[in-house]
Amino acid sequence: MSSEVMAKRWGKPSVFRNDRDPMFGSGLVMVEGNDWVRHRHIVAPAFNPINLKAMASVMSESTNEMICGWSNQIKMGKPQIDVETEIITLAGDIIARTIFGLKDHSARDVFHKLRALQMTLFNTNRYVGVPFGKYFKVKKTLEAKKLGKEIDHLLLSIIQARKNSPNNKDSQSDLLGLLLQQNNHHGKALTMRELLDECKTFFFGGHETTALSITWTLLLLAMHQDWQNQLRDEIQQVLAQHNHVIHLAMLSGLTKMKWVMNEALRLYPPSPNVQRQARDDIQIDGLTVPKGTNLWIDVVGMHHDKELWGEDANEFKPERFMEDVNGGCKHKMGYLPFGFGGRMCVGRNLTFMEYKIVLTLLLSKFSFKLSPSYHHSPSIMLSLRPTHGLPLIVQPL
Ligand code: HEM
Repeated sequence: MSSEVMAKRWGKPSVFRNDRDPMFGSGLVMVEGNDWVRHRHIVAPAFNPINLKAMASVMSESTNEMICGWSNQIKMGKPQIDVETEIITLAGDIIARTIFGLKDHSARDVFHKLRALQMTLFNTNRYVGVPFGKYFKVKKTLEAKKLGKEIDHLLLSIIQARKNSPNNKDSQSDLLGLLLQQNNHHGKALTMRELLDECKTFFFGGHETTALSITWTLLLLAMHQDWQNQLRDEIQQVLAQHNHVIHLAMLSGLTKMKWVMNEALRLYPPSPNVQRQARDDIQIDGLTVPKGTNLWIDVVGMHHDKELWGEDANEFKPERFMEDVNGGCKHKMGYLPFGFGGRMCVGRNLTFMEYKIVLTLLLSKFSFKLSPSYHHSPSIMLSLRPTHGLPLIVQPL
């Protein structure tokens, strides 16, 4: 079945589209039908591993800057680090640099405003989908609109500057450059507004989820020193085979790290649910899902279901992924950290690369232990995150 037909059968619930408009606008996550097909054709090639290759050095540079900061802090006798905050800031820097190619921290302003927008939109009990619900929380709704406009303004000036200097030699090696290039060759190019919304979607979708996958992994490794050591050994071996240079071929040799990543994404999926809306009456196993029905797929629940995973469903066992990319799950749709079908996450190659680079550098420098002040309380604020951060005791090797 063509992607065009598939896109028509299942869509994204409109109730979220309205609610999340200040954050994603008409970006790929939200668009529908033939518009989605057009956006996806333009956006997807930018995330091809060959195109992402050039971003490895940016990721290593930003991570090394963070490592320097941690080393200084440890030298001053403060080995406890709130790893969640640090990794989210790092991922924000990395995504700003991979989208816009910016070498400095000038996109941090966008980053801070996006975080504020997220707090405004998801930190309170709201009335999503309730008719006139936005009038019950007028102050929050207006605040979100204002922040959305400020972010648009900042992004617009960055994109305009890039459009006006297309010969910039770095412009082919960042996401915006690749997007503009692809857009120029497409019969139905994205408008300025749509380009802006794509950047906003990459910015938000691209930093928080990746950061959380690394954060939850560090928690799991701090609790499972055996796996921390196994990964460190693997990193040393693979780096030695590649003259201690981090590049795509080197990263693909990190097999155990891939199992650990899959297992962390199973236990703590940063996107804890996936939504769909039936565009037509759809038949599934003799059951009719009426047109307009919203489906809310509880990914966290599915990933912990003992009927699908066995009695050890709640245990950290990366070896489940040794021989099966689905981790031995009894149902082929039971493991969905990146969603499914044509709308599956477009940025997952970028995440794989960033995850492996950051962990390679961190595990080569430090060991991690859980701090006694850590309080385990995962909560959902659009993403699945540790409510009280992740304080770890970090020691140089
Ligand atoms: C651990 C990291 C990530 C996780 C867990 C994740 C998860 C997801 C999920 C669950 C979806 C919805 C899929 C569906 O509805 O079936 C999605 C879609 C999407 N993600 Fe990601 N994502 C990650 C990283 C990224 C990155 C790095 C980017 C971009 C820089 C990105 C951009 C997008 C976009 C644009 C879509 C919409 C795709 C479409 O509707 O066609 N994501 N992601």
